[in-house]
Amino acid sequence: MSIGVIGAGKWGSALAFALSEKNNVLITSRTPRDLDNFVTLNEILECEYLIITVPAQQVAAWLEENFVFKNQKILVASKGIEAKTGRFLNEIYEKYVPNENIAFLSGPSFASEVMQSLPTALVVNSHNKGLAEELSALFPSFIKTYTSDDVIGAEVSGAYKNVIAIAAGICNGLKLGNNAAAALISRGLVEMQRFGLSYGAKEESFIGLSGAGDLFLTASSRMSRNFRVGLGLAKGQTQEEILVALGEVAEGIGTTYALHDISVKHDLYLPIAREVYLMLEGKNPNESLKDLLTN
Ligand SMILES: NC(=O)C1=CN([C@@H]2O[C@H](COP(=O)(O)OP(=O)(O)OC[C@H]3O[C@@H](n4cnc5c(N)ncnc54)[C@H](OP(=O)(O)O)[C@@H]3O)[C@@H](O)[C@H]2O)C=CC1
Ligand SMILES: O=C(CO)COP(=O)(O)O
Repeated sequence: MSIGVIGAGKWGSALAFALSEKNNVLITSRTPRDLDNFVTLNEILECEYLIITVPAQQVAAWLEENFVFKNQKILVASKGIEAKTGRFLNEIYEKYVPNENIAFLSGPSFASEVMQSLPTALVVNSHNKGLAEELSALFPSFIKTYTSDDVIGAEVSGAYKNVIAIAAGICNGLKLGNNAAAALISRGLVEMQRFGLSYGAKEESFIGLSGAGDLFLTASSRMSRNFRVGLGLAKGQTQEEILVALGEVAEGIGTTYALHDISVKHDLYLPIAREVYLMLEGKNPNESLKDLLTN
């Protein structure tokens, strides 16, 4: 069984490590790495299974320039909504991969904990039930897998929780307390569920691993890059300063811009996403959190 992982950043490396317990795993990335199983993209494209971790804001260009469909079975492990167009990942991929060959990974999963083989639970989401089951069987024993056909619910959850995590990081950085954080996170869950339902997502995805599970993880820990973006904003740092210090992807930023455009276009009420957008554009975080948390 050959699995090819695309993207040797934090998540691609952790998934390659985890999947190698039961399978032969190869990996490739834009920037070459000195790893025994590192191969060229052409070799990866010959694998039966592909795990793709290219970030949401870059993946459309990456697919256009690099991807060749050879009937591979694909698991998309990135989380985010494209800022330029407001497209979900499944909409970006549909031009390149038929529905029956693609699945989307969701659930609470810090790469660094997967790298230590700590117990983790994930959901494989696909319109093709057989594919979801086949892909979930590839995971090692320390990762408990579930399957679902709610692709849009998984996508909205995985993308939106990063935006709420930025807000939670700001709340923490401003030392507004545990009550405020719980209020923000639970209102965030309601907001992302309302948004998802308007796209046809299933309610159950938001109270399960993909929604509440990933939101609670990301919005309550400094291990989250998006939470740390919030800490930086609370300190008055600019987006550029925060991203340089982070040195890794924080999908919540692009997703916030996507949600802002979608909410304007479709006249949607997304209060937390709106305040995160305004803070990224320079609004004082104290003012934003006051507007969100007080009468
Ligand atoms: N880290 C985590 O705990 C989790 C991350 N995710 C999601 O996985 C995705 C990747 O995150 P993560 O690996 O952590 O991020 P990192 O910042 O660690 O790595 C980014 C990865 O994206 C690649 N990349 C960046 N820009 C391009 C581009 N223009 N073309 C091709 N490849 C590019 C990088 O390649 P290179 O380094 O070779 O240049 C690298 O492999 C994100 O959507 C994230 O939300 C999901 C669950 C958990
Ligand atoms: O998606 C994640 C955990 O499930 C990772 O979150 P961050 O990108 O905020 O670190």
